[in-house]
Amino acid sequence: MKIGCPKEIKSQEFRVGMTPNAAREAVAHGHEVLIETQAGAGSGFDDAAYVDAGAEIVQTAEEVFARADMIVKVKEPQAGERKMLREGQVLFTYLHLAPDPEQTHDLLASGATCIAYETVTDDRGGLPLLAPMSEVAGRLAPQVGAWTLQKANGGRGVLMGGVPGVGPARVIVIGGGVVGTHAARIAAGMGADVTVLDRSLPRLRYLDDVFGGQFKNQYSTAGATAELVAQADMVIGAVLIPGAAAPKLVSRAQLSEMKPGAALVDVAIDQGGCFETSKPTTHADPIYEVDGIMHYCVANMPGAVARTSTIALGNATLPFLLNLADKGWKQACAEDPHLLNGLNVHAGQLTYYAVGRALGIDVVSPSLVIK
Ligand SMILES: NC(=O)C1=CN([C@@H]2O[C@H](COP(=O)(O)OP(=O)(O)OC[C@H]3O[C@@H](n4cnc5c(N)ncnc54)[C@H](O)[C@@H]3O)[C@@H](O)[C@H]2O)C=CC1
Ligand SMILES: CC(=O)C(=O)O
Ligand SMILES: [Mg+2]
Repeated sequence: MKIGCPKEIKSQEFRVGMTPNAAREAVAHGHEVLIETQAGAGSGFDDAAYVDAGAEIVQTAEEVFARADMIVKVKEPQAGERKMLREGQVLFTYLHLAPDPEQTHDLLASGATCIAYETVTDDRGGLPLLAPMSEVAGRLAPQVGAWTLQKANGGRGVLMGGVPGVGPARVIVIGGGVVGTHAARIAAGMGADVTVLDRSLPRLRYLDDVFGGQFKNQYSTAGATAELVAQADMVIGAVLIPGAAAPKLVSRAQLSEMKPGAALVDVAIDQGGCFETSKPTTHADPIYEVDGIMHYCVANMPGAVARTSTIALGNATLPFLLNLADKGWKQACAEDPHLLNGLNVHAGQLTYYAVGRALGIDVVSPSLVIK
């Protein structure tokens, strides 16, 4: 199979879909790998490293899309990239379709087969291709939140760990999954006073067992959330209902109850965001203010630490990528129900129920399209 990897074109996105090590393994499996020139540069991988791995460097994204049977990326295809997809081609990348009707309609119109990293599952109930970027975004969240809290950035002027004689920042993390746990660990490590909210009692039991000495946890109800958010210096949004639009857990009215200059970091923004006042921002212009509360809502946070993120993502995607290339998407999905859970779009049909519900589009069962 010909595997194509274009350079990412989303604003300030420096990750790349394949590392030279991934290219080397794909070539060893008998595949041809086409890498757009400079695709890896933002992650510290030059063209020569890909050539050394046996890949071919091509000069334009157009050529990558025209020649490849499967496109491997990081971010959801941008409008110009969507126009280059075609029937029979496989797209393997993050999609986040539930909050994005425009992209969904373009992918349906393209006729391509689109497998979303973020809905591939594993047999422990996890999301193995979302997890590495959730680990990165979770660890980044207190760091960017601390920056947002600085006075010059419009924040409250509170130091995470306080100092002797002055108490620490109060950090509330809503959602105690991968993002939330990593965010809470780092925030606690910075000396903040941290509470994690989650709807899952088994998850709260796990957090209590493992991290009970480092941060507190509480069951997530609207009442508990309102009370804690009103006392917070920083709120990190880290909820997920897989594939679906994020539930709105903090309303605009609640902002007036908060401390002026408090920071909201909405990591769940790629699924539409869990604060009513969230809207996606970019690394170039990451924060904005609503009713005196500072919002950070960058939808591709891991792009800020592209080298770490590219390698971490590549480690997770490689076995799935090889499986898709070796067997073809249909057989690979038929043999692996977890990969089949990644199938969101095939030949003009939507195949993921939570996206269909969010966008009011009819869904065809993925098990029918692999027959
Ligand atoms: N902005 C960015 O750059 C990035 C964003 N993300 C996003 O971060 C979000 C979280 O991802 P993960 O931590 O990997 O998901 P996860 O599935 O590991 O954790 C989500 C947690 O939210 C909890 N939850 C669901 N509804 C809740 C509610 N009403 N109140 C409290 N908790 C609730 C679940 O029980 C679960 O523990 C996703 O939307 C993901 O796409 C992930 C990586 C990068
Ligand atoms: C998960 C995701 O959307 C990202 O890493 O950008
Ligand atoms: Mg994202």
